Amino acid sequence: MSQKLNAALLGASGYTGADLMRLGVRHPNIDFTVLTANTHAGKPVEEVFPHLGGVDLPQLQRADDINWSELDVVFCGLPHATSQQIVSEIVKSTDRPKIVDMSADFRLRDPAQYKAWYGNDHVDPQLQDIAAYGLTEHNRDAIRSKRIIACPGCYPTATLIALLPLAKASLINVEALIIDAKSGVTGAGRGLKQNTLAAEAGESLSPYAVGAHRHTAELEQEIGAVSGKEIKVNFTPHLIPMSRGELITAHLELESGKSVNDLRAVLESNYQDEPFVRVLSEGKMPSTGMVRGSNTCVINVFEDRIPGRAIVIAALDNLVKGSAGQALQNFNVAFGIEETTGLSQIPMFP
Ligand SMILES: NC(=O)C1=CN([C@@H]2O[C@H](COP(=O)(O)OP(=O)(O)OC[C@H]3O[C@@H](n4cnc5c(N)ncnc54)[C@H](OP(=O)(O)O)[C@@H]3O)[C@@H](O)[C@H]2O)C=CC1
Ligand SMILES: CC(=O)N[C@@H](CCC(=O)OP(=O)(O)O)C(=O)O
Repeated sequence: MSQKLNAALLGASGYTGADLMRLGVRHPNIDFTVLTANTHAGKPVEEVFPHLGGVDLPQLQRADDINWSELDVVFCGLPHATSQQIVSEIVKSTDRPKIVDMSADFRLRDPAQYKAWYGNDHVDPQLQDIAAYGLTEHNRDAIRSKRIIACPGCYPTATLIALLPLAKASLINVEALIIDAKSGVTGAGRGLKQNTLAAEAGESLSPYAVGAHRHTAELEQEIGAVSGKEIKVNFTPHLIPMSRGELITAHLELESGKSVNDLRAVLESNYQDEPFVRVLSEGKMPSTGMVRGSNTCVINVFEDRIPGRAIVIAALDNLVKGSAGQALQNFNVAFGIEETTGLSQIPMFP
């Protein structure tokens, strides 16, 4: 495709919005004509994000008077609950733009599950029928055909890339999954929160939402779907004093007669042609430092000393593969654009 598509980015003054502009502004098929914000509406982007100074972008505006039918794509980096209201309005007003949503509003297919985990009734549960779960490597057909693409949460992106092939191949006991996860503070968004202040998050590693994190529902939905079982996952996230990056450690029980070599073989064969998933060679440790600023997810599989068990570790950048990068990857798939377009950055080091 050579033409530019008319794009809006809602929530452009947030962290995912910032990275979507950083990556999208050099994408040959994206023209950002509308950028929205809430408290920052009316400001030039440069005033909110000095690192985007000198880049040709429209001023931040409220989402009030947008002609949705002039747009080809709407990227959405809004808080959950806010996102569903505006997406419902867009879908009712026109059948034109595709919507690539980074919030949690269209990830859970069952409205009762949505209410149970997020606390509010979904304003338009019918929209689930036109939404695809946007884990790119595992759902391209739906991403191509559906109107709304619900990008997965950052933790589920890493966890599902690592575990879905193993669950599909019946190599692991999906009823005994233990996931330990760690994220940099940008995962919590740009709004002021006490626990992400440098004085409180710095020099401290803290678990949160223990036994109750919302991403548990996505993991149970997606791993349950490929294994045909209703499962319960043990998932514990931690906040780490760094800006971006995320790492998950999955403690696994092998199915009888299966080995770590079987796990490695399945991960390698699943991902050998994937541009953004790297299964590392034996013994190499995944780390957030290996993927910083890139759309890559790195994985490796390790023996556990305990017979019949294995450990799988995956790392990604929460603002790229965990949100804005995956959103762009999904946009490419949805519009039939070469999937790596705009996403070929090498990770930053150090
Ligand atoms: N951060 C991450 O690593 C990830 C985030 N996500 C999800 O992506 C979405 C965006 O996250 P993130 O960028 O971190 O969030 P931020 O808090 O950094 O940004 C939120 C954006 O939404 C705008 N906004 C907030 N409230 C309203 C409202 N009531 N009406 C209109 N606009 C509003 C803000 O505007 P203003 O600044 O002007 O107030 C800002 O532009 C969230 O749903 C988040 O859960 C998903 C994966 C990873
Ligand atoms: C460190 C931190 O707070 N991370 C966020 C996850 C970011 C994300 O993926 O958020 P959504 O599912 O809300 O889109 C959290 O745990 O809620």
